[in-house]
Amino acid sequence: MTHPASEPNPQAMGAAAHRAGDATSAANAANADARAPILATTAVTKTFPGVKALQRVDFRLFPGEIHTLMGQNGAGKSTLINVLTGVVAPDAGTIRLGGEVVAFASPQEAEAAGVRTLYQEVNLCPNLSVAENIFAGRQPRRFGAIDWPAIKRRAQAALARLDVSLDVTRSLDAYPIAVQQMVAIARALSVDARVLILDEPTSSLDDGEVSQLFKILRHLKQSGIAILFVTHFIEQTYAISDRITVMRNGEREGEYLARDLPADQLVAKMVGHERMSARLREAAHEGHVSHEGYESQERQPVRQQTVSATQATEATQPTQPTQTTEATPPTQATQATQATQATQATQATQTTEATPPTHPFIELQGVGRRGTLQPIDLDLQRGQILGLAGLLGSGRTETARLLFGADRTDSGVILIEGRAVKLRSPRDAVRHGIGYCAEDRKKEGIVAELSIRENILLALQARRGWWRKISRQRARELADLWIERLGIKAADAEQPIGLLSGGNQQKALLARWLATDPQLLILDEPTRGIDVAAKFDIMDRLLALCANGLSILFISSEISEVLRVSHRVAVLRDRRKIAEVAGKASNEDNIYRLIAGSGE
Ligand SMILES: Nc1ncnc2c1ncn2[C@@H]1O[C@H](COP(=O)(O)OP(=O)(O)OP(=O)(O)O)[C@@H](O)[C@H]1O
Repeated sequence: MTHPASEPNPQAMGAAAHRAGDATSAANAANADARAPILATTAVTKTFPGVKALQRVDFRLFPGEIHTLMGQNGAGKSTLINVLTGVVAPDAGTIRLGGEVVAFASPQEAEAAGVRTLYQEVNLCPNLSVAENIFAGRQPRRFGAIDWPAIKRRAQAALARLDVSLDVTRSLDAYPIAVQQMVAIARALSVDARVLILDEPTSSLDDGEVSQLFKILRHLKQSGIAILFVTHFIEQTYAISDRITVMRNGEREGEYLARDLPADQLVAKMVGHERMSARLREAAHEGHVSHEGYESQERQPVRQQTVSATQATEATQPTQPTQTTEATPPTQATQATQATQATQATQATQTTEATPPTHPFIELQGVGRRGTLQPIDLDLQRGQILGLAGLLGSGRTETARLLFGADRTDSGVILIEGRAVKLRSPRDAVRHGIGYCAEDRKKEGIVAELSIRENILLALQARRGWWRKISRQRARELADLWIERLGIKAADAEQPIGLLSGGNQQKALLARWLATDPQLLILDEPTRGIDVAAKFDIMDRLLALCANGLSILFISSEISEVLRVSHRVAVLRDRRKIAEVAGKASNEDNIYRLIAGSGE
């Protein structure tokens, strides 16, 4: 996510991390060590079968500070939060709240003690009113009956505390997700909260909404509330944090004042110096690590960077000539050839950005669906990434769903390799070599009760037909291959996928589609929840696949990310395509102008 203009320049992160207006609270945070932490753990340990999720973790959170928990996928961040909030019990170690040893048996107990948590997905009732949501389960009563005027008044007051004014009698789902989040915060704070924990609260918010949330958090910390924040966005970490705790492999790597920890060092600590890829190390060394971890100061798109032969070899994966062939590990010889091809192709892209595309894999001509998407022309070239930029609700996901046959079109023609086709269902799309990594991994992606292996093999098996079962041994080999390739942190391929950390589930979803050796991969927010180093790695792998002919439709609400990876960018607004940009025109300012309707 790009950073709101009003926030500090992330390139100057570290020493200049604090805004002038925050000087007092920064000083407070720096002096915090002299005070007692409001919430602390000592040697907290939690083991799941085969995984040491937390190993003797010491953690401290001070009143009136914003403290960010950082770490790669599977590092133990959510587990630490779950331990702090009574969701899981630690195997060993102590938790103290306000100096007293506590052992919360449930989140309700933690809440009653003033430790309030806001999860990634807003956990409210969409069909109840805002006021009912804020007071659900603890409505003020008068003479035994629910006191509605009081509920309304107190809900308004709770929101006013956050500088939000809403019609509290309207149902929650009448408001956008960002507002719903404010309501969730108001609910969390409507009882005495001493600690507010936010687990990746910004992943569905746009820049303006992030700014608004941060304003509220700063306001809350001034009132002495301790805030624990979890995010993968480095830029946001520096915009909001006084203190950072870095987790690595279930251990606390260290605790730092944000202003003393430059971003490149933060990434090195998360990843472990020894495990940093060559490019990440270089970017970190040169101080170019930004919120995606690998951005050069000139915002050079990845597509314009040259992939070295070694990097391409690492990143390249096999593409087989026919769709039905399963992905197998490449031989050294094929790897070398692919590496050369990848290098050549990437270098070619660098110098021939303006070269007209030669071979579309798929073309949409006037394709639309009433009420969902205005007729759109779009083509995806072989070996290219087409980015879709637009705000939430602009038609990005709708376009993806039409391309994948998840929704039926009611106008226009779809051509694959020049021949008109009908994509009536996802099954049709898969048959034509199209894969779709959906935005909402819980609803449309993972099947929580199935194993990681079964989840990875799902699309491939569906394409082969369920009657032609992939042998168990082959399935294991393939699953192990993809687990290793994408660095999925799991004890075993047979674990239920629901037990993986969020970022690792996302990687498994990507593996599901890569295992089908697709011709076109639709990626809807593919890096949401994925840590900075893994993002870097995944994008490299996708680029190498593109060099071998894969087409990608890349959707992300982070415009900077779309720009970095895409050869061309189609801009959507109000469910129609309003522009397509490439080359010099594809810069962030221009795209924001187009989205805002002032650049056409
Ligand atoms: N209930 C569980 N059963 C088994 N393993 C679990 C369970 N919960 C977490 N784990 C494992 O513990 C490790 C730490 O997971 P955790 O969710 O705390 O990581 P995280 O740092 O929050 O990752 P992410 O950034 O991907 O959300 C992971 O290997 C995960 O698979």
